[in-house]
Amino acid sequence: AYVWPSPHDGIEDLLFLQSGYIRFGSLADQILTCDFGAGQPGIQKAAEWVRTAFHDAVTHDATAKTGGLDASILFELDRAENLGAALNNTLADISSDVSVKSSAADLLALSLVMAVARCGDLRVPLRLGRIDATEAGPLGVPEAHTDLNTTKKAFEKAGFSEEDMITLVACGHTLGSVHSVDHPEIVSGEVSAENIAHFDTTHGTFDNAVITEYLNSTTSNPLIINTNDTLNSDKRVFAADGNATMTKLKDPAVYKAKCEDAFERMLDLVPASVTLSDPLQPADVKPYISTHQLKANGSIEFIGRIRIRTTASTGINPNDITVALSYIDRNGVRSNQTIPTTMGTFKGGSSFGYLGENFNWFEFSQILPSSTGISAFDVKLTTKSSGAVTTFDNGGTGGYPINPYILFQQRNSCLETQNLNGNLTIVAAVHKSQLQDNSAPQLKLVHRTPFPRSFISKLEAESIPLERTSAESGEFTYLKVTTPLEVSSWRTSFDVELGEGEAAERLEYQHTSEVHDSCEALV
Ligand code: HEM
Repeated sequence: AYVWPSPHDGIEDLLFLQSGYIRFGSLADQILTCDFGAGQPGIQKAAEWVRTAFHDAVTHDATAKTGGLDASILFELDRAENLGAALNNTLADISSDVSVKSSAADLLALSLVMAVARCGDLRVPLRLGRIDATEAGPLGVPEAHTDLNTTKKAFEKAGFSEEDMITLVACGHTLGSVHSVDHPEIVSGEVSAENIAHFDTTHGTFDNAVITEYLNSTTSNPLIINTNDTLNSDKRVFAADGNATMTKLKDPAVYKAKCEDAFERMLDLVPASVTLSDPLQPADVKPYISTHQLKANGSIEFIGRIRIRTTASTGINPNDITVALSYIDRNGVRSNQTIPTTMGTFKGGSSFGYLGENFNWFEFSQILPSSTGISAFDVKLTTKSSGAVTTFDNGGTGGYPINPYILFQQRNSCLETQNLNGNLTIVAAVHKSQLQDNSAPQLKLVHRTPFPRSFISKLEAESIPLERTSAESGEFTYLKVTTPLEVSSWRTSFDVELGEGEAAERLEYQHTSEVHDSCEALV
């Protein structure tokens, strides 16, 4: 069962909250339609995403259990086998979503899942937990001129049979095109961004026209009809087993199912060091805490939203429920008060995304006494018409946890964005019980440094001591640090840590996007 917070929360948001009231739609917007190319001639984003995942994954070594979908493509862009804008374009599309929680490799998997869902309603299970490579992997992506035997060996090395090879190529080459700017030897006519050759007559749909047109000899697939047979890789691959596989794929339902299966296995090619999660499912209840800080008057301000899954199959009617938080304070005592919520109503108050999932938002803004605070809460969902109450306790973990000892003081923190080397100031309110002499409070700030000639950033955490200030409020002391922050890291995350290792007290994964450009004075 889902437990919050999960390392996969960010990717779950990108997949399931594509539109509506609260949305994480920037990635999904790139493929609003299957043939969308953001106005760039000859570009089809959905096709680029599918091709990129293939080029990254296929250099997996199934015997040695190395390589695979690990975003090593980032270091392999100058190779002839990775010719074309598609690969770097895809990296640009995912770049702003790469974080310490969401690896570029997981985002490449996500982008294929989203692309084939948009283009052909395919359902490819999305497992997560991939780790990004830090250097290039081996060569080995087949090219148009690669002979059949070498091509088969490349797929075999990655763990694919001859039938898998034919299936994968037939599932990939239903979208997109060959570009004359990259392959003037394949696409006839002038070399221009607009001059491209599609694999089938329906490049904007994930369907098996690529198969039927091949089998009935009406194909204009540039990798089949080239006058230079050396460049006819699809012709060689499709005919490798005497058309047995292609004939099977003639049935659209078989094609879809086989493509889903082949893509799933392709995305799951990972090195031995990676353990993939179970396929991602939408969470039924998911909190989003936006503020947990001390106000100037010394009380705690606790603001956020609870997302409730209201897809028809849940049987939950958002207009027939109330949602409240039952909470435990810092001393482990359950409060006899609950925190009420109100359903968001802007844009109907709902969000939706992949698999037709629907969600509604229940918002709260509560003032709590700082002497007791909050350390965890359950979500109580009451059905108005029946009076039935369901309690969600975060998968039996004792509730949704809130660190009661370290508060991120958004109002006292700031990022000076007036000049390019502005300072970041982070203030945390720390409960005095946690401030022993050896607690060595640290800000663990993630720097985002773009890799050379790439859109993707290297993420490196810097530990910066947090200084105790003389400012106090009740049982809390304010800690503060001011540090220069380069512009590439303005949108980043940080942790506040007291003490070392297992015993450390941590406030994790806070965001600089929550602060203003001027700091409110301490108390
Ligand atoms: C024998 C193996 C393969 C060869 C030789 C091959 C070759 C090519 C070539 C030459 C292009 C044109 C690139 C350009 O001009 O931008 C291309 C595009 C493409 N390939 Fe493949 N490919 C192979 C397998 C695959 C597989 C297995 C997939 C997916 C699973 C795939 C997905 C795509 C897609 C979606 C495009 C279109 C990209 C776009 O429109 O930007 N290919 N391929």
